[in-house]
Amino acid sequence: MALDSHIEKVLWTAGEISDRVAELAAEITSDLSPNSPAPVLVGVATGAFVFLADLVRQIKLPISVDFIRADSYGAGTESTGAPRLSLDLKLDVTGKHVILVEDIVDSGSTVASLIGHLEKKGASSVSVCAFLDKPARRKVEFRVVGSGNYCPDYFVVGYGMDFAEVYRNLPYVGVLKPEFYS
Ligand SMILES: O=P(O)(O)OC[C@H]1O[C@H](OP(=O)(O)OP(=O)(O)O)[C@H](O)[C@@H]1O
Ligand code: HPA
Ligand SMILES: [Mg+2]
Repeated sequence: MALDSHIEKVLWTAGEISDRVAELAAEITSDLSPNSPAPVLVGVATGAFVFLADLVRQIKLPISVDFIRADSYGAGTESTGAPRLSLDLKLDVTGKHVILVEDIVDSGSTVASLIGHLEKKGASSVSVCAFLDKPARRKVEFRVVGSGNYCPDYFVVGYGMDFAEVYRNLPYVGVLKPEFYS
């Protein structure tokens, strides 16, 4: 059965996503000073891989890219509340400005724990650029800076986001038909 037929509704089309990503990249570019050291954009694997790839190609100043991985959803739709760091940075971020790139901030536990981790590693500052922000589910108080879009209280898939490791390759963000959330 074709992947599209699993989707109940589309919340952001590929076109809407690409317009918003261009705006976010322009904001990041204008916030950076051309004379300061290149910031490190750290994508939170796996979910951020598509957004990170789109975002970095629209930033018009020197930057570095790295990945970190924290998992807390497994095959379900609820956070365990205790993200497990399973891949650390390759780059040394001591004294660097880090921009943590997330597909979605939901309970807030992933970014909260990663900000602490990056600060301990010596980053001079850490900001967060998330494509989606779902404040209805927030458990760890955290204000998303540079947030792409307000996400209503659905478990969404596509544009890097999965349910049980499937649907990341959808070029849009949507909600599954109920029979596929099991
Ligand atoms: O705000 P939170 O409640 O912490 O949720 C957000 C995090 O959850 C997802 O990752 P997940 O742990 O599912 O791993 P994945 O990126 O490999 O899908 C998503 O990619 C974010 O990193
Ligand atoms: O709504 C979501 N979809 C996919 N992954 C997620 N991780 C946290 N929230 C979500
Ligand atoms: Mg996930």
